[in-house]
Amino acid sequence: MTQNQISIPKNKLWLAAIKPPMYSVAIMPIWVGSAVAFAETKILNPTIFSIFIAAAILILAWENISNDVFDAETGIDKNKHHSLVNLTGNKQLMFWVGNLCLGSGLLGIIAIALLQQDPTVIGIILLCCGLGYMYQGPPFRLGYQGLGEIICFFAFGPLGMSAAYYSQTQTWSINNLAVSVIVGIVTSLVLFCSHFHQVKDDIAAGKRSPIVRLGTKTGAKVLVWFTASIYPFNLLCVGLGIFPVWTLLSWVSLPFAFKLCRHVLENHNQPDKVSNCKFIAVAVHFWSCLLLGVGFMLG
Ligand SMILES: C/C(=C\COP(=O)(O)OP(=O)(O)O)CCC[C@H](C)CCC[C@H](C)CCCC(C)C
Ligand SMILES: O=C(O)C1=CC(=O)c2ccccc2C1=O
Repeated sequence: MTQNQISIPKNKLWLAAIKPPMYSVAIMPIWVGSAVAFAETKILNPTIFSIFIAAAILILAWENISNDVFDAETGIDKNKHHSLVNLTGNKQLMFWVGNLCLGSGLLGIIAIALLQQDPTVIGIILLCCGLGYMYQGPPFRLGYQGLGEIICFFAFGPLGMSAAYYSQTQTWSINNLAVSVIVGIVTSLVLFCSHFHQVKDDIAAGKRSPIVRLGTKTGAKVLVWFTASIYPFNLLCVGLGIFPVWTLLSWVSLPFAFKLCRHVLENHNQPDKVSNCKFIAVAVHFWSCLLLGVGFMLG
């Protein structure tokens, strides 16, 4: 056991390993996609909505558990005391717990397909899971090439939200795709922020994350541009009549966006200080997506 592990209580390490706040990332595409469907059809199936939320949480749990399993194989997590594999010392067990989560999540998706008598949602979610596997699993490990944010954008944006919209309406919507650009960007921002404090470990393990590629200073500037982009895009869509005016409620997340950008611009090259920026990004994601959905519900 290292010095660091002795100083951090086990329960804190377990909380950091399970990362409860991160699960809002799974919930929001379903919430916003279903809200857009409600805005357009005035119908919301609460059973399908609830099953989809539970399934998305289970699928994201698989993604995170298997991330620790696959990262244990490359050695990139050797200093990550809150890795589930390091905490339990049992990689095989974690592999199967992850698969159990995936299986249970997919059962939920199958239940939705049976309720709809239509397999489309299964196809889209299998595609998302395939992308999730390619992000971290052998032989692909696309996250190690810096492609995680692109995968994240499509899985939680256009694909995840189309699946949510389709699960309510059994059809597609261009407006929903426009909204998915915002959800996709804010979700990718969370992943982008998670790399700032890990540059040293990532380089040592051969992972070329976007922050390793760009450097922390340019990375901080890129973060500001992408964070800032969602607000004028929202305004533009309201101006064009694509989004209801109530979706401007999403601008309430602006103070978190300012906090995130200021914090990263000031601390981008100080791992200890910047390490919490991922959770500020989760707050931006949570409030912007929650209120976007509320805006569609009211609109
Ligand atoms: C596990 C993820 C990020 C952590 O990556 P990293 O190795 O850098 O982290 P640590 O430093 O903590 O080890 C998440 C990655 C997300 C991935 C790009 C896309 C996942 C797709 C999901 C499976 C799709 C779920 C869709 C939902 C709507 C049902
Ligand atoms: O642990 C993490 O860093 C992340 C976990 C996770 O599930 C997720 C999902 C979507 C975007 C980013 C992230 C993470 O950064």
